[in-house]
Amino acid sequence: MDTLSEIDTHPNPSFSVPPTPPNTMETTPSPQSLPIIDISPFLDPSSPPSTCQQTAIATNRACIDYGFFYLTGHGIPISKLDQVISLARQFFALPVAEKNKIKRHDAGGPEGGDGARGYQAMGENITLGRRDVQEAVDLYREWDHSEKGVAAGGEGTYKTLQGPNLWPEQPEELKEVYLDYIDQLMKVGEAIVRAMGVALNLGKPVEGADKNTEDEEVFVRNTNKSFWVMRMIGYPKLETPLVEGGDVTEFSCGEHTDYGCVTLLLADPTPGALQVLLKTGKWLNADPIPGAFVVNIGEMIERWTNGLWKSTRHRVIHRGDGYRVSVPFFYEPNFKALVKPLRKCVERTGGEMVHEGNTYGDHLLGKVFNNFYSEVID
Ligand SMILES: O=C(O)CCC(=O)C(=O)O
Ligand SMILES: [Fe+2]
Repeated sequence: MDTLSEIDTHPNPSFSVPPTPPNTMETTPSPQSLPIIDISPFLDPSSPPSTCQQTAIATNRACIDYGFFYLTGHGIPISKLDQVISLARQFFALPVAEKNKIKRHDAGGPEGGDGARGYQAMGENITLGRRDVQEAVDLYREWDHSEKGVAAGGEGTYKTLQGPNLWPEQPEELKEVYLDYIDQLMKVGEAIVRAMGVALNLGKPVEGADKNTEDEEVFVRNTNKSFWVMRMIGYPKLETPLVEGGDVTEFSCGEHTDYGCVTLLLADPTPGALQVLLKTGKWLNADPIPGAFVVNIGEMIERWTNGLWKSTRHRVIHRGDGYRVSVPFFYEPNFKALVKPLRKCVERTGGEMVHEGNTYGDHLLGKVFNNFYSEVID
């Protein structure tokens, strides 16, 4: 199924932020669905340019119209995807004491936490001042790209994000399977940002290019040491009674945009949980398609493109059956990548820069503080 033909007639993107609709359960009726992008031409160096071009055109359309799409042709077998979900599910089913062996602790403290990596119990993650009804484990690229600073607590304490990953001890095979999966995802992430550079028509790679060269490989060069994040999330079913026509007051994951480059979401088959905000102001259920990822662009791509492509708001409301598990992988810029609007995109969007630019690392640190150190509105 490919819905691109249906949306080709959409008017040009508006550069205004869509109004935030009230937190009601109103979603857009089926059968509208996100477009499907086959990334295989960008994973196979022998693909003819015409097939790459088709993928690039479809990517541009999807990023303008939705900021979200389903990704096929990535080459990761379904058996591997099932294993990744199943291992996360097994972890969340363990006793709390076992899960707390890899608990996230604040940076700089005597427990050796780095404020970001590790297990977060139910309600620890905060979005828009509300506690999300979820538990999660966060893994990041190891801090391997520059000197580690000494945290205030001295030896054995870590600055924010600079500690080692805290891998679950149970299930035993989780670490090995996930490391292999991350290697595979890095290749897929690279293929997506390569397609995006072509989709934006940034021009053929320039000889002797460096990280600041704004040709079609600019995203590839600035993600070649991607400071990726892998998140295993467990969502119990929301239990608060729903009032007919009333506001939604409890979220599995509150409304947000992703803060990085591209997100590759793998989720179990539970329908009706992930919702994407359309330009019309309606919510669309982005139900899983077996074997496909749900991909969305993050704030760094929005900034690079000067708002030509928007980072779309989304949320999770899980009122279906069972305990939902998802494992998003965030393919991010390098920690030190300077992310500022590309000149060509600035020209195409009226000449004014939406941001003066800063490093992805600085942007990320701001988000980590927001997630875990912010106040909860009771
Ligand atoms: O679990 C999901 O479906 C989406 C989670 C999400 O949006 C996120 O972690 O950023
Ligand atoms: Fe998200």
